[in-house]
Amino acid sequence: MWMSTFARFALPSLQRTASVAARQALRARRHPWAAGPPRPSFMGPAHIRGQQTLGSASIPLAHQSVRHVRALDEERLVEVEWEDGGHSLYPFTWLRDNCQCPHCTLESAQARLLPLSDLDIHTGVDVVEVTNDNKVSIVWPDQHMSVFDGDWLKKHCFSAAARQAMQEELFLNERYYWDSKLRIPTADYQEVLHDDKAALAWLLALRRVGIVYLKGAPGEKGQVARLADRIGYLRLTFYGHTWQVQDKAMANNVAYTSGKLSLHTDYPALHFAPGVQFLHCINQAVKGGESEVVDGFHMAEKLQREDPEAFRTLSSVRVDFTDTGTDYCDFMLQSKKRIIDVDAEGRIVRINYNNATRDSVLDLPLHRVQPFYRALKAYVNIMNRPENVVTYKMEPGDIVTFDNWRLLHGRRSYVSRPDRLRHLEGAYLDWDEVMSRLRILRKAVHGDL
Ligand SMILES: C[N+](C)(C)CCCC(=O)O
Ligand SMILES: O=C(O)CCC(=O)C(=O)O
Ligand SMILES: [Fe+2]
Ligand SMILES: [Zn+2]
Repeated sequence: MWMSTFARFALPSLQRTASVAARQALRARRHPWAAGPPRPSFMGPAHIRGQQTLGSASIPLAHQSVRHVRALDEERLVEVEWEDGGHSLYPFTWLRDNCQCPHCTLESAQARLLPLSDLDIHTGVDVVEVTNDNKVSIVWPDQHMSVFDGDWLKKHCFSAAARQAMQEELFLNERYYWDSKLRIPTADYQEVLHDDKAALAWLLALRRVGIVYLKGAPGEKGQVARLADRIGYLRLTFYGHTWQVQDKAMANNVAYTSGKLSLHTDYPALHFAPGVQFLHCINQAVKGGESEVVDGFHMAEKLQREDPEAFRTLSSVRVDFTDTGTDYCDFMLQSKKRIIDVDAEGRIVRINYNNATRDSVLDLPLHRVQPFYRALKAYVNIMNRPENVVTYKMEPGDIVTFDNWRLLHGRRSYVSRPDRLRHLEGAYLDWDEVMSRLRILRKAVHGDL
């Protein structure tokens, strides 16, 4: 049942082969899985909006033969003409740098041997020709020979469209933005552990939607660690390899009380905050303890539209965060983070915000203090609107997995009863490890993508 759910979060195969123009037309409409009749394994009505700004879906897989090849000596480019009449251009320097021969590449590691000191960045080309097995061979002026596979060249084409497609294939940066109407993608815990297709669908949805719910886990500790093993390894922090969210005496963190947790990302006190979070419900409170989540990227985009001044402030001011205590060992953390972190192109890449660990140290000149509070309030007001928040109550055996760089999560206060202690076990992972597993699974399930 859940597999069909995930098919909607994994890119539809038609997008993989569609032309750029067709893909743009597709994106202009709503994603096919965001509309239509209710699907059982989602919660709430269907409505998910895709971010319109990101690039194409994937590299066209169609095999293409090399029809003709020539060296453009003036421009120092090799031009490949493909069977369908299309052309690709490759700089001499790049081709020499990426020679695949055993002298230049350690095949067993897929790593470059050729040192930059041996690379002549002004090299010419003596001979370039197509071999009969769809390869391009080049003889360099020093008589070194390189042979490049046609499919490999096609993938490495320098056109804007091909580069964008390659970046999307490698990093899956396309995101589907959502609000309260999201039906959280849901999968079976055991299937994710034992079936590669299920695991791939899980990680694809985690990447694109930012949250996936797993059901059917045993009601005892150790499950978040098993899930982390499925990927690679978990991220150790001062709160331990895994950590127990319970109402504790002398709590070293507000999470370890029965109080309300307003929407936050975990661990902004670390400069490199954990990318992914797992929370496994072992015991739930009878009263209270519901979970809330919002799409922090989507909310930041809304802020940018509604209040550009506030967005500018939150994406430029570096805020101090602090965390002091003892757990795995003693700690005294300080960090400075932008609450809305954007990259050089202005794209939102991370949200860093936990009001509990925001420092009383506010490193701003007096006249910038009030504007900062105004901006933060504007962002928090947007994320707290009922139309933006998804609420659910975890039951024993449920695991929520989410993008801690993107989502903000919270918890309603609960009534603590000594005979039925609310207990969640949590763990962190990082995106590099999750993406590594995702690429491996994609290769195993779909072949060389
Ligand atoms: C849940 N816990 C205690 C491991 C971390 C809470 C997040 C934070 O303090 O930023
Ligand atoms: O108790 C919960 O439901 C969430 C706990 C939480 O957000 C945390 O431990 O950081
Ligand atoms: Fe948290
Ligand atoms: Zn070589």
